[in-house]
Amino acid sequence: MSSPLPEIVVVAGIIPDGHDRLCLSRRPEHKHQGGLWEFPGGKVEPGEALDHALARELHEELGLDAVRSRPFLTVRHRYPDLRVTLHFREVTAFTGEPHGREGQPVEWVPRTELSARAFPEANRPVAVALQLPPEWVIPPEDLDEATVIAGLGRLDAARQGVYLRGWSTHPGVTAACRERGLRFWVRNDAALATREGAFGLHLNGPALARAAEEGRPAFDGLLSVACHDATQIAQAMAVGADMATLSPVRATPTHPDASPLGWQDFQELVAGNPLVFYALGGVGPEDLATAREHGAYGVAGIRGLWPGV
Ligand SMILES: Nc1nc2c([nH]c(=O)n2[C@@H]2O[C@H](COP(=O)(O)OP(=O)(O)OP(=O)(O)O)[C@@H](O)[C@H]2O)c(=O)[nH]1
Repeated sequence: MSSPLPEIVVVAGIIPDGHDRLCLSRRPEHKHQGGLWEFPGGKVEPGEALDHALARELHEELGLDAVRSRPFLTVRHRYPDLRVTLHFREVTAFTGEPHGREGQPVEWVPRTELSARAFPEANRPVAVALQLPPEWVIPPEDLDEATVIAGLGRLDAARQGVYLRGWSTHPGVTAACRERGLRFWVRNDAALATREGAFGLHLNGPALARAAEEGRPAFDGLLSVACHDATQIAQAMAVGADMATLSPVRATPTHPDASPLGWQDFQELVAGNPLVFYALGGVGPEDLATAREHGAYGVAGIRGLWPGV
């Protein structure tokens, strides 16, 4: 019988410079995943807190002192020779100018150029998350079109994306998203999403089940799916989804019959799946830190996120 794969826990820093660039370093050729670009970091020592481990690694490798960091995304990945749990943390305050103290190349890379760099396979969900807003706003469907368009005008395009749901088929609403530079997702219809220049296509439960039978819809942007349980998460992986909503975290008036997951079950369901998850159902921007602690990248919702409801 073969011996079990070695398992390591790693912490890595997403370090922005305030000019939309991130700090990357290149792994030495002789190391695991050698020659590829990485977010600087290294192994967590037994019993060590993640923020402490990150500060220690960044000091050792880059001469950079991380003053504050917060959870960004956790990824579990199985390489042929190694199992790794990677805790990516966003460094929100630091001192010092990073340089390769171990001789490794270190660069500030514009976010828009990240896709041109080769990263280890485990980093795929991070590459997706870095394109995504932390808040995913769903306009209410009981408003008139003019009110929805006015509400879209109050969103912050850097922080908020829009899932148009029932508004997907309203050209005035999609045009307003484009004019305001908002990343928007269209419901179920790949051809419509392509025509409208949507950032993403979102499949609801029945459309996800269909895609699981028929294959990934023909759409070049991000594929998002709605999940409520482990079966749908497995379907999401099978269709090659990039992101997923998982709901309901809490009880909501929109779906009064659904029983809430709570943060504990949410965390257990998302753990180990290489998808970017949004917590949906009774949550708002004030829950973002809790959502990240439980494995979500962002928060999604109607009432908790729409401006002016
Ligand atoms: N730091 C970092 N490691 C990553 C990333 N992506 C990824 O798959 N890894 C993997 O996580 C592991 C990091 O461990 P490491 O060996 O660099 O840790 P370390 O700095 O303590 O190295 P050492 O103690 O072996 O010198 C490697 O297997 C590496 O391939 C990433 O973005 N950043």
